Amino acid sequence: MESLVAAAAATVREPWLLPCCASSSTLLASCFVGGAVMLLVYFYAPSWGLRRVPGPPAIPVVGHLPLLAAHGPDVFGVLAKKYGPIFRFHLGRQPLVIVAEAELCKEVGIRQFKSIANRSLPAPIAGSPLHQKGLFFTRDARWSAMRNTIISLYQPSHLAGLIPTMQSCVVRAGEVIEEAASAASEHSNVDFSDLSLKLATDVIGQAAFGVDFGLTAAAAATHTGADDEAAEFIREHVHSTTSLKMDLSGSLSIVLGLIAPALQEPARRLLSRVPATADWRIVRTNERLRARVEAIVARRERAGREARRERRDFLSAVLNARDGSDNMRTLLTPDYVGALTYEHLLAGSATTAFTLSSAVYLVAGHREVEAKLLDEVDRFGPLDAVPTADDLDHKFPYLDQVIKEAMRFYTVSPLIARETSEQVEIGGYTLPKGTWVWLAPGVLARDAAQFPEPGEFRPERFEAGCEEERRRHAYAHVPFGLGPRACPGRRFALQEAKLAMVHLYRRFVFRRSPRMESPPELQFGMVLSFRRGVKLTARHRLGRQITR
Ligand code: HEM
Repeated sequence: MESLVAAAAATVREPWLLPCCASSSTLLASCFVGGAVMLLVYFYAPSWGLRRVPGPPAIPVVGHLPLLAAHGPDVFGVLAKKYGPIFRFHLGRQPLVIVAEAELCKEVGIRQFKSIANRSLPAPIAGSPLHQKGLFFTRDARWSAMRNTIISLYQPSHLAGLIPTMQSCVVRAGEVIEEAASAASEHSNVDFSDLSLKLATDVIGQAAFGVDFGLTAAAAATHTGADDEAAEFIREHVHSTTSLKMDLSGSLSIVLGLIAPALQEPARRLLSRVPATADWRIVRTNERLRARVEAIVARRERAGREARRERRDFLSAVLNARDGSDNMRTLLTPDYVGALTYEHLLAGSATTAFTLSSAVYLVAGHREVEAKLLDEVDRFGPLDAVPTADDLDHKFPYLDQVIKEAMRFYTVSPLIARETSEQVEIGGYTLPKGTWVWLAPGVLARDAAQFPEPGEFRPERFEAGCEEERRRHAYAHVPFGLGPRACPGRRFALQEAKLAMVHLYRRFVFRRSPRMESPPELQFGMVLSFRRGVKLTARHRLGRQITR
């Protein structure tokens, strides 16, 4: 056997060395065995260094992808119960080390940050430069230089100035609900997750690009809505984002990337030339999207520094920062500026929309929570007084608890990807350089030791200083991640969700529509979403009409 393997290996390495007298059947057998050995080595090499980390047996080639496709991210909670807080999960050929305990997450995200500072690059992102050049996937020195440059744009003083922009989008979303609430009961249904996504996308359009996408306006039919270019941009963005699939339902090159990464790029190049394949569509869409973003950047560059100073959007601010020094100009080339700006749509719209719609869905099913929330928003003041950023921080403590609990109940990013840049020790296991270490905030959120009766929606568990809060580990609730790589958009998202909920609950209450399944079915792409949307009915609160 050993000599066969050696012969096969030699055949593959240096076929001309074979004795010319070898019979063709020996040659065939050698090639076959050599091929099989090489395949085995290819598929098992990444797991070898992690063989001591416990985990369920993996199916050759696809690993545990079928489990993920069948059960979604709930599977990680089940596996954590069986294998402990650190276990192996095979995303096709690629093994992940899942970390599902608060103290260990702190170890990975904070204490050993220097050795685990980057994110692993999942197959769906591998073919798109636009996705790779944002903050999320850049690495090492480039990441820290970019993050240090843009972090001031996420600071409270900058965000406070975005309140009028956010509020104008919220008011338009309110008009859509107003129409539903005024309609005969059979028409009072609102697809709330769809509306939340339009709202969050419009907010990002203004805050990141300084462009009104007009999606909520079109839904309210009060304005002409998005112009053709903006509408096309959003369509391309939605197509590009929904093609990013982590299970086996993506394009052929993405599926190959999951099971045999070496084949992904050649397959993508080949299939991108074959019209009507999923890869052809994705490559074309991503190319168009990239060109569109770069055109927006170029237009804003041409507008000049003075014109940009007048604007509050992220793109203008980044271009102004870039003009400050030669180093910045080298760092922030137009492709990186475009990717950083586009990243807002990717990282900040579906996540914020999901958070808003899950909070309203959960409140709609819990009258005692709704009563406390209405009491708090009513005490704020006259109906059309708009809260400032400071008001949102200090005058709505119960709303704060509701949002935290909604984010625990439905964790929009149940997994957070990281990768080791050198050998590390985590939880008693040695993890070699290049290991994909993924944190599992979705599992932490359902840990009964940290959140008693985790299946109950109970915002009071987040009341400042309460017994449960005091006993809880400081990193048990990390929906925005942790450490230097934590989400910079946290305040942005919370400001928007709170502003929307204050506006809506001062005017309406919501009930779960009988047209919606219960419990709601979730699906997992890059983040969690409601498979069939959140359907609610809206009712005016007594004597209160919307003010425009
Ligand atoms: C409810 C809404 C949101 C949730 C739940 C969320 C969650 C997350 C999580 C879990 C991470 C990874 C953190 C880590 O690795 O420790 C992250 C990263 C990131 N988020 Fe958010 N996010 C939200 C909204 C936003 C918004 C509105 C923006 C932009 C305006 C944004 C921009 C980013 C960026 C740029 C990163 C990458 C940071 C880096 O690698 O340095 N996110 N987010």
